Amino acid sequence: MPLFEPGVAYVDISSGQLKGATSRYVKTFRDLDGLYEDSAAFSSLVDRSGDEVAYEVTDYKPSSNLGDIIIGVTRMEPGKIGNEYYMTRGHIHARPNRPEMYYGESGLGVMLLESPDGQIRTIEIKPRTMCYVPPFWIHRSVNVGRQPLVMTFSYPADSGQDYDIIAKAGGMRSRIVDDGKGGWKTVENKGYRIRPQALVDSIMAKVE
Ligand SMILES: O=P(O)(O)OC[C@H]1O[C@](O)(CO)[C@@H](O)[C@@H]1O
Ligand SMILES: [Fe+2]
Repeated sequence: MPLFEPGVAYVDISSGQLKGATSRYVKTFRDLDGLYEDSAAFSSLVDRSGDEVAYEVTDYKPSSNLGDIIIGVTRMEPGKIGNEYYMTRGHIHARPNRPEMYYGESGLGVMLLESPDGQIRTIEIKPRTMCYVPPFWIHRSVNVGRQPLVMTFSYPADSGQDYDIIAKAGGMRSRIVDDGKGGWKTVENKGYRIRPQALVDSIMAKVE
């Protein structure tokens, strides 16, 4: 096995970027079609600012080898579509038994987690909060604050991302919305379809 060189990168909180990243991707509002309940509010946002960046991921990926890790930074704009806070697409890892760690750098976020059988958990993430996303949980980050949400993350390099699991269920089971007092609350996603038990069993059996 050849030796890799140690790596270094810098978390620039004001830009919300990892300086020294090896890869970067952005999602514009236009890319997030179908995520939000209020489709009229979504369309009017896309008409006004569809090409603006909703969130950005910069990361350092030494390899995609088993046993290696990816480290990076996510930055998400603050705001709402209707009464629903801005969020990432969300995914389960393609190798679903891979976990993840998120660390709050600035702003106020919520990690919304859903198990394949439809249990929901939420973890509020403030600066210096370290959040453990266990294996097999679908996860999405939500910016519930008034400032950009910046989080550092790390996860196994061979995890991969599966976005279909959310799309096929009609979204995640809960939505994170304004509680009317400047905070947040979870509400039921009316379009959600619970996964058949056979599908849940097949996901839970994927251990490699
Ligand atoms: O993949 P999504 O749902 O667009 O969200 C991005 C986040 O998830 C990750 O892919 C990690 O699993 C990070 O790159 C980033 O924090
Ligand atoms: Fe992930």
